[in-house]
Amino acid sequence: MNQVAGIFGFGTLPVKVVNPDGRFRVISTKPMPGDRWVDLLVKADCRVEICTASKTILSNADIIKLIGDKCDGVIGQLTEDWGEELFGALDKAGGHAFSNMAVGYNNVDVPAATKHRISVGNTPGVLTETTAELASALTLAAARRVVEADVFMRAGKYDGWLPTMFVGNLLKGQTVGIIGAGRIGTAYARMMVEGHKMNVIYYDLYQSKRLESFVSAYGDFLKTQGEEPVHWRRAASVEDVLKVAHVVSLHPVLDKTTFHLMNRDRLNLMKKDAILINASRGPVVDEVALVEHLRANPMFRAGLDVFEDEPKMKPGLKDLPNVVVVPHIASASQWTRAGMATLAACNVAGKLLRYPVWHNPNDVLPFVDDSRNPPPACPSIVNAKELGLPTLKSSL
Ligand SMILES: NC(=O)c1ccc[n+]([C@@H]2O[C@H](COP(=O)([O-])OP(=O)(O)OC[C@H]3O[C@@H](n4cnc5c(N)ncnc54)[C@H](O)[C@@H]3O)[C@@H](O)[C@H]2O)c1
Ligand SMILES: O=C(O)[C@H](O)CO
Repeated sequence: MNQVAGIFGFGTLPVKVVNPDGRFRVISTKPMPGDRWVDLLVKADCRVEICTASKTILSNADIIKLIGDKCDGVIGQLTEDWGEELFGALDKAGGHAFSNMAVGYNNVDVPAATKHRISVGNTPGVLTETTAELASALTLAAARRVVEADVFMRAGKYDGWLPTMFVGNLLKGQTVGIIGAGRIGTAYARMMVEGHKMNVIYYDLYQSKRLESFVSAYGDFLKTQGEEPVHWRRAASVEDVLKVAHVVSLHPVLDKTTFHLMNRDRLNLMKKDAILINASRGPVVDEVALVEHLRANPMFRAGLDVFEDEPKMKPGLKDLPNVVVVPHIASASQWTRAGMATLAACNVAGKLLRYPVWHNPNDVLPFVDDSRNPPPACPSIVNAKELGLPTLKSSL
């Protein structure tokens, strides 16, 4: 890591400063994995200030203190509330670049940022497979009751094999339902199709030709092996998916159209022994309704990475044996988290250096390839059009 100047305190918040003489002052509200993101900011002539406070979630008051009187850009986290108050403070401090270290940006009021002429970056692509893998892990854990069985073993209760012990669901040949077949939904569906020969039914506002052609091609391949082919169907409604799927995995963005997308009525449409997976955002599921449903249907199972009132769980959830819960770790692989930090840094540094915006946020690998310099572009700016930012046309 480049020239660390030391640890300073802003009020009560400790801050590590790197490259103190840098021209642009950039704050990261959290330490992030890897060194590359800091090196890239230093190379862009930034003084980097990393808040090292031990409290997990910073308040707006904390962040305003960090921004201070002069700040050019901020890398923030999904736990923070980036709205008028924070963008107003950043604007007042002369800042015009912000990036979430996440692909989801439901914690960001993008129109407020645009009003203050501040760019909003996010980090798509590097977490697609990692997040889909965790959704797959939750699916297998729920289907085969892995956590219940682990707890049973550790409690010293295993006194011999029984034909009826921890009987769960076979995935092979069953149907997986995807709500939100974007990058992650499609990657997860492919894992279920290829790994477990599941059929796919999906609901999305848009057609996923990539998913459809993959399942068709894989079905054709299975036929050449003398095996039963797999099939896909694009559903006309969420309800259509819920009625037929044995596993339903949620991967949409969180917005007005997906808030409580899974409610009591829709849960009741699902098969009694179905599995519901959520690695998108907590409020996509009405968690109180889910607790009631899990309680009333002991054969129904769920796997949750995200929660409606994160970091809290709704009352009763933690006591239910038919749910697997993990603390929002779906993107938590070393490579992915370091890649997210790099993309966030490039979003901020690129804006400060007046670089154009990358042409394809689904293809960001050139930015995270350690063996070469990243392209002179901001990898993904969600309000680029509104701010009239130019696009780098070629992929270099
Ligand atoms: N748990 C985690 O750690 C984790 C990690 C990464 C992403 N996520 C969440 O996953 C989301 C999806 O990420 P992505 O990279 O696949 O994004 P994406 O934009 O590629 O996919 C989102 C999909 O949701 C669809 N969609 C939007 N509104 C819908 C609706 N009303 N009904 C059905 N589908 C709808 C979109 O058309 C799109 O295809 C992110 O926004 C984020 O909130 C969570
Ligand atoms: O949206 C995201 O990127 C996740 O929730 C954290 O990786």
